[in-house]
Amino acid sequence: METRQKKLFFIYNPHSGKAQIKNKISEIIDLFVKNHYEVTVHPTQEREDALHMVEQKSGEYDMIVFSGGDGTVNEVVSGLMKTGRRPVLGYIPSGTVNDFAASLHIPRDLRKAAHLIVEGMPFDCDIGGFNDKYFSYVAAFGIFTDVAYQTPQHFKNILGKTAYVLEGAKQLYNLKSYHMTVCYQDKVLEDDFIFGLITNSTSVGGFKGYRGKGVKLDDGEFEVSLIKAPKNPIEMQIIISALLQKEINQDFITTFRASELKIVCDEEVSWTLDGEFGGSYTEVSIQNHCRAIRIMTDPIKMIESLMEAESEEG
Ligand SMILES: Nc1ncnc2c1ncn2[C@@H]1O[C@H](COP(=O)(O)OP(=O)(O)OP(=O)(O)O)[C@@H](O)[C@H]1O
Repeated sequence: METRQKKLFFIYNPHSGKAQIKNKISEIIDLFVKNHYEVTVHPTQEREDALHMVEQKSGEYDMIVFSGGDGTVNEVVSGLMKTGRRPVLGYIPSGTVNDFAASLHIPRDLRKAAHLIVEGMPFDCDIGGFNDKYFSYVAAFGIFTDVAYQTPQHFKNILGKTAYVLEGAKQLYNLKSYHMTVCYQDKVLEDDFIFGLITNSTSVGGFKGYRGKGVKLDDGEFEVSLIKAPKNPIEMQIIISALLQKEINQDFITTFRASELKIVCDEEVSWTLDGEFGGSYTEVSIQNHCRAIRIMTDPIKMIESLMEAESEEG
């Protein structure tokens, strides 16, 4: 009996990163065909093309392989989240940042990443819902996030870099803060914050001594860090030192885990989602869609990082 050939949709951003993917397309398609896939290829034509293509076409395919940077990841994941049928994903990172790939141990080498798609194992990954949008690994507001989506930075050191930005801003009379009410579980926090980070990523810097530092990508929870507004230069210095040493100072830095949270502010706050501008809002509802997508990863590396996370949690 003849078995149906599996259908693979390959979508890539030809401009992402240094556009190296263009030189490897033929080799990558050949690999998929040799592994018995019928391949349809689509180079993205404009912003949000990946989002709409995935939303419209995902029902027709057994696998969606995509290549690009974190912006393309966000579009593919957002398109997929809007559909009922979600085929397994394969990712070939070709952007300048690729934090999502780092969290999932997907190699930066294009050829190795393509091999992982046909030889790896699917992993069920959490996805963040943010009002009517989605994020794959980070939503952030406040000081530094404006810089983050203008200049590619590795989020791994985001808290350390925030410290340097604060150091630079120390002399400024007015450090922008937001008066916010943050609701999660049965708790309500009301305070002035200068920075907030909601992550689903092992690639974002954690704090030493933060119980449950080990981050899992499929536990249905986000890691939330909020930095309060300093009232004077001494408080500013305490925050900078805490960030540089990655030690939590409970008076100024709040960290917790949550599967859902709501943040209300008396003015519009600009957010970044996966390192790109995500819009400005007075109210945001954020929820964790546990294990919402399946993506091909390296099973051994995923088990190693799970064990590491569990031993850190002790
Ligand atoms: N043909 C195209 N023309 C213009 N913009 C495009 C095109 N295809 C994709 N884009 C947009 O380019 C943006 C950036 O893409 P992507 O994240 O893939 O690459 P990058 O910016 O090089 O990588 P990184 O986000 O890791 O820095 C995305 O928002 C995407 O929608």
